[in-house]
Amino acid sequence: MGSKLSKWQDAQPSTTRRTVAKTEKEPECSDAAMPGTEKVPEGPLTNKIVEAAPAPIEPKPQNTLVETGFKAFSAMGLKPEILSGIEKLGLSEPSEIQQLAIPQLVQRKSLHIRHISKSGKSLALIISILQLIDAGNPSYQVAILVNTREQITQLLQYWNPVLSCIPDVRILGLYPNKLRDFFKTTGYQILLCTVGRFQYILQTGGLFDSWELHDMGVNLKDLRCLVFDDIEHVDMNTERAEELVGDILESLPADLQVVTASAIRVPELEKGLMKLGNPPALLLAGSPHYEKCMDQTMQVHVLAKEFRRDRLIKSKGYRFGADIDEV
Ligand SMILES: Nc1ncnc2c1ncn2[C@@H]1O[C@H](COP(=O)(O)OP(=O)(O)OP(=O)(O)O)[C@@H](O)[C@H]1O
Repeated sequence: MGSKLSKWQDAQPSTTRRTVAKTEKEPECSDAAMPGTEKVPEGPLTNKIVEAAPAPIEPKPQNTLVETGFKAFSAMGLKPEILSGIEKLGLSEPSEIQQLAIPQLVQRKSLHIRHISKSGKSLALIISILQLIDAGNPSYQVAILVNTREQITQLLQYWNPVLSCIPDVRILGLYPNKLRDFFKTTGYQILLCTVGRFQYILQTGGLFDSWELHDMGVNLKDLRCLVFDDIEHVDMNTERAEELVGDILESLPADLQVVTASAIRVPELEKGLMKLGNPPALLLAGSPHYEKCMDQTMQVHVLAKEFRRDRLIKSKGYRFGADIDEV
């Protein structure tokens, strides 16, 4: 594992971040009249709609499970403190991916969550983690891995209203200069760090059973859940995606809940995830274009039509179902 791990970079520049944006195909123009076509009379450009939008493609059964969701956060069995944290954020209803993911995450299922950027994946992860944490046990129970230090800051600031709703749950955002302290620190239940930092910790501390630094206060033996948020940004090429799965995931205990979230499809990663002892289900919300990213290797969960969202109230950047053109 060692030599491969050294290849990892801690930070990915934010400019490499891939987002899936709505694109409209520009009509091709040519001065020369093509055989069999009529010449278009010259004149002012208009905003005329040329083609009607294609009809949405409905899910095909095959390896797809159509699930019902919860139309309200309050129906999900969440702790009252978490519900008030959600209220503080000003969110009234769960998004599609939140309806799909939260109920399964709180049952400690390993999942690969794939839905477009800004669909509410990160918040689904945070809510579920807070629900699962045993606040009375002051040792690391969840590790959240991100790709850049900036993401650590963003995550801590952005979701602070929810994170601070349960004061007994403490989250350590591990910046490089705090790494030394980390080995002496106790009392945190959530570890938030970059993929590279986590690999370093594994390298220097060994895996769970032979955790040499245990006596110094670090205790990863209670780690029950490993989360990779925005996993597509780790690296998009085949080698790195396979390396990720090979180096980290395959070396972890089989009963550890492994949750990955991605805005786009990384086929190599999905193949790698299937090699795990407890392969994750693939989650997708009700995008009309979801069929594009269906694969035959994973169980696909989709949301029944009546639970999909056209719009959400008080959204700060949430991308509506109607905006989904590419996945
Ligand atoms: N249930 C909701 N209702 C309204 N807005 C929401 C809801 N959940 C999340 N949002 C908003 O949507 C935006 C994106 O949320 P989040 O970061 O969780 O999405 P994401 O899918 O993880 O995005 P990315 O793929 O870019 O990481 C945030 O601004 C958040 O406030």
